[in-house]
Amino acid sequence: MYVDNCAMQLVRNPKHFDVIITENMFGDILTDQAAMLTGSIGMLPSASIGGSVALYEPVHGSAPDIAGQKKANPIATILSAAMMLKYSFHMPEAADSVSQAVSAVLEKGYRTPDIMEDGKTPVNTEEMGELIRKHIIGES
Ligand SMILES: NC(=O)C1=CN([C@@H]2O[C@H](COP(=O)(O)OP(=O)(O)OC[C@H]3O[C@@H](n4cnc5c(N)ncnc54)[C@H](O)[C@@H]3O)[C@@H](O)[C@H]2O)C=CC1
Ligand SMILES: CC(C)CC(=O)C(=O)O
Repeated sequence: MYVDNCAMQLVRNPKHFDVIITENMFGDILTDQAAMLTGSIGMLPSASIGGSVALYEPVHGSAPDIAGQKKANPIATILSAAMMLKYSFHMPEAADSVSQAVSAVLEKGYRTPDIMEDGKTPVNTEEMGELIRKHIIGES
């Protein structure tokens, strides 16, 4: 499939896709587009795995437009660490506890600005991280 058609089909019928194999530049563009289909690029972890070395990072960049405003969603970074625990350190239970903490905090209605909806509780970057940390260590 050509990338222009892929960009259109991603919006028209995202469930048509499971794995997309592509080269670097088109993949970079399509992942940002796909991120918004899920709600926010601040929610998406990533892993680059191959050979003996793996790299785990959020899909997003340094978000300079919101630097210092405590608006950045830390969940993509936290879930990247969960992937590292699972795939590099072979600690699936630790990985699950991180992922479950993220789900639990979201289920309780806490939201950073990028995923805020009516009726939910707004929190900043630090507060979201702290809520997740407390859930992991059983303090909430
Ligand atoms: N994986 C990587 O290493 C990446 C690095 N970059 C680098 O980051 C810098 C900024 O690039 P941009 O094009 O601005 O992309 P970016 O991903 O940093 O930001 C794009 C948009 O998404 C928002 N955003 C990003 N992360 C967010 C988060 N955690 N919570 C809420 N909103 C978030 C930003 O506020 C901005 O509006 C550049 O130096 C670029 O090269 C960009 C993308 C990926
Ligand atoms: C320098 C950029 C191409 C980085 C980027 O957008 C990415 O890694 O997703």
